[in-house]
Amino acid sequence: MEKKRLHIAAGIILNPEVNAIFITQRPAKAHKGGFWEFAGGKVEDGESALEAVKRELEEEVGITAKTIEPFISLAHEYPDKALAFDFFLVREFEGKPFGKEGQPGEWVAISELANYTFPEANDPVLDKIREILG
Ligand SMILES: Nc1nc2c([nH]c(=O)n2[C@@H]2O[C@H](COP(=O)(O)OP(=O)(O)OP(=O)(O)O)[C@@H](O)[C@H]2O)c(=O)[nH]1
Ligand SMILES: [Mg+2]
Repeated sequence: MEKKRLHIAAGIILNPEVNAIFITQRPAKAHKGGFWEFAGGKVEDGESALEAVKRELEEEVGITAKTIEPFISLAHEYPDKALAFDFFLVREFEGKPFGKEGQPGEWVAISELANYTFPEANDPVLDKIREILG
């Protein structure tokens, strides 16, 4: 069977001090359930990655992103799907992020990120966060 190929856009939500990131936990039954993630999801037809991440941030964590910049793009093959990711840094936003779909969400210090388990696709993202912001 052909693997599903999906384009995903996700946001790395920074606090004003630039020393913590708001992350959420994926629902138990979802793909990579129980893992922590950067809020985001599939880029829909006719949408840019930037438009998608803004929409997903509203839907999943209830914030309106104001200052966003591209951070890292990468491809990752899971056994069941091939994903192309665009991760963005979200430096300024309106609202207070929370798990709007009922999922746990937390502000985590960059120095504490290693204590949270992310899907393996996120390894290069976490490395770059520590390198540039840590
Ligand atoms: N939002 C987000 N997704 C991630 C991250 N890392 C990672 O591997 N993913 C994967 O990217 C895919 C897209 O996430 P999504 O939020 O659209 O997933 P979903 O459960 O709604 O989609 P599905 O119904 O097709 O499983 C998922 O397979 C998820 O496991 C991340 O940091 N943020
Ligand atoms: Mg999602």
